[in-house]
Amino acid sequence: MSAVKLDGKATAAKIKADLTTRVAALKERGITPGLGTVLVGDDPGSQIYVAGKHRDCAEVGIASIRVDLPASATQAEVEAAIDELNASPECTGYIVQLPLPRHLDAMALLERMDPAKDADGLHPINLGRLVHMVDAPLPCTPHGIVLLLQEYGVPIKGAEVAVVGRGITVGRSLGLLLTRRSENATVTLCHTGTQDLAGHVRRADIVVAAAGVPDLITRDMVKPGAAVLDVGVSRVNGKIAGDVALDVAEVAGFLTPNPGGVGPMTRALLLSNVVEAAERAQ
Ligand SMILES: Nc1nc(=O)c2c([nH]1)NC[C@@H]1CN(c3ccc(C(=O)N[C@@H](CCC(=O)O)C(=O)O)cc3)C=[N+]21
Repeated sequence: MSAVKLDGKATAAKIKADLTTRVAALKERGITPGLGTVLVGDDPGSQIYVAGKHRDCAEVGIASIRVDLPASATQAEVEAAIDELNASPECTGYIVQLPLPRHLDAMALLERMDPAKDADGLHPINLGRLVHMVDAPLPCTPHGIVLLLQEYGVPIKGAEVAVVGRGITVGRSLGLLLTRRSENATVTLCHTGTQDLAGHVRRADIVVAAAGVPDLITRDMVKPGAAVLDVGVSRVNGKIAGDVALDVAEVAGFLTPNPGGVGPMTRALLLSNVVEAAERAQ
């Protein structure tokens, strides 16, 4: 048996086609959505991601504003960049690329952002809205995962989901998203303190691996026919290594390629948050 490919690249292309139309409609009304990025330091991985986001913007007609600061930037300097984007009418949404250098207080910076311009959906106000289950920009990776499952008709309602990893950007937020009434999944949030990871994963109809540990999810842990989504982006010898071992494809019913799975969906949903913010603001 070989798993159906959950093609994030193709699904992201569809989302981007829809966004291109909406951006054109906004422009006719004199509104140009603009994504800002704040990048601190010169981590090569982060440079690549940020460059990719600006390329995506160009593809759908979104303007982009790039703020690059040295690794030595002070808290006050990053705050000044945030204040400027909050005030800039050209910037309808922006992100502060994570992780930030350790000497910076990331939480204080996130809180300083205008929640209405939060393209990542990671502002504490917007995460709080997600907890309260009221409308807010959604975290991009979790939202992308839900749309990818829906695109391939993988049932979410009533499904047992094992989310592996409790990080804010993926695991914890995805747990909140999937347990809303509209999704109605049952979520087990696994983490480094989980006693029997294999036992939890084995029961799952949907497995989301977002731990950042290469090959954490092995073939013997996956229920035959389950949908498996690989969020891992570790680098091993310069190549991207996912959290899911390759031979999981032999037992899973659905599987994301990596690259080409969750990553492109994350980027498409970032653009979507920028366009929605611009639509709300008009
Ligand atoms: N504030 C903030 N928001 C983020 O969304 C954010 C962040 N910080 N910090 C870093 C992580 C990582 N991340 C990725 C997004 C897309 C791909 C992606 O599209 N990857 C391609 C492969 C790209 C390659 O080959 O390097 C793929 O999966 O097909 C990867 C990684 C967003 N992040």
